[in-house]
Amino acid sequence: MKVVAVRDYQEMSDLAAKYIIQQVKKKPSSVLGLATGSTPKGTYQKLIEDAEKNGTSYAQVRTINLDEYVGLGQDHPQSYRYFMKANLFNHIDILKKNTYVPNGKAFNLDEECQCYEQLVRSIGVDLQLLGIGVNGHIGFNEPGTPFHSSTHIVKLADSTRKANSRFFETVEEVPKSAITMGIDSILQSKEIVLLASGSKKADALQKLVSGKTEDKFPASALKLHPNVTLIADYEALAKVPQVVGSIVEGK
Ligand SMILES: N[C@@H]1[C@@H](O)[C@H](O)[C@@H](COP(=O)(O)O)O[C@@H]1O
Repeated sequence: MKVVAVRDYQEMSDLAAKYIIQQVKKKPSSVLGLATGSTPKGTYQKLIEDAEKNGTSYAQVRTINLDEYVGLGQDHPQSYRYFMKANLFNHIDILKKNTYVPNGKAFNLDEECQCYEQLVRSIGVDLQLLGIGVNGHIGFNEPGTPFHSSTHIVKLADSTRKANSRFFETVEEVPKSAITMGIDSILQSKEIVLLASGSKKADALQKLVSGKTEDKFPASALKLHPNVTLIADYEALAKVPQVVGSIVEGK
């Protein structure tokens, strides 16, 4: 795993956007794997600014998102489909029909998982953007999820519901389950860019860099992939001294 240390959230967002823009310029019909949460918001903002300023086009791009809450439809402000529309899709020239997010309101959730997995495998993600949960989850793959997992329904950990309750009125409103691409689904991507910012991610990055590769810590599966770049700021890397010592500056 290549580690790129940057000063702060802004630099992380700038650099992640550069990776994506470069990918789209190199291959206009790229398939981008996208994530939600606070971490990639700044990256999406940079993509919007770049599209406005430099005319980068997403007309041929397809996107596939990692996950969605079970029970939240696309008009629910906390659904991930809504998030993607509000933070990216509505502001660039991507065609809505080329954007995929699991349907959290599917009548048959098992069928939805199977179809989504088929989509992931047939579409072939070129570049996957990822965030990391405080407990090391990627997508919504909670600790204990097998590395060979494909798209599935997951019961959310209490810590995840608590962490995500900042977006809801109360923790009770946070859905109890979600559909997520599995760890193996994520590892199918040709390239992965993992983002982390802020001191609350410091323990997770310490475990990622220095800990074992085991399903107790889902993000450790990324060490099995040949092309992963971690872009993290100093606060997030505070407990990874050996990496901070060999910093590759983002700018
Ligand atoms: N399902 C998402 C993850 O994809 C995300 O990486 C994580 C971290 O969120 P944040 O970026 O807000 O810290 O939270 C959620 O649970």
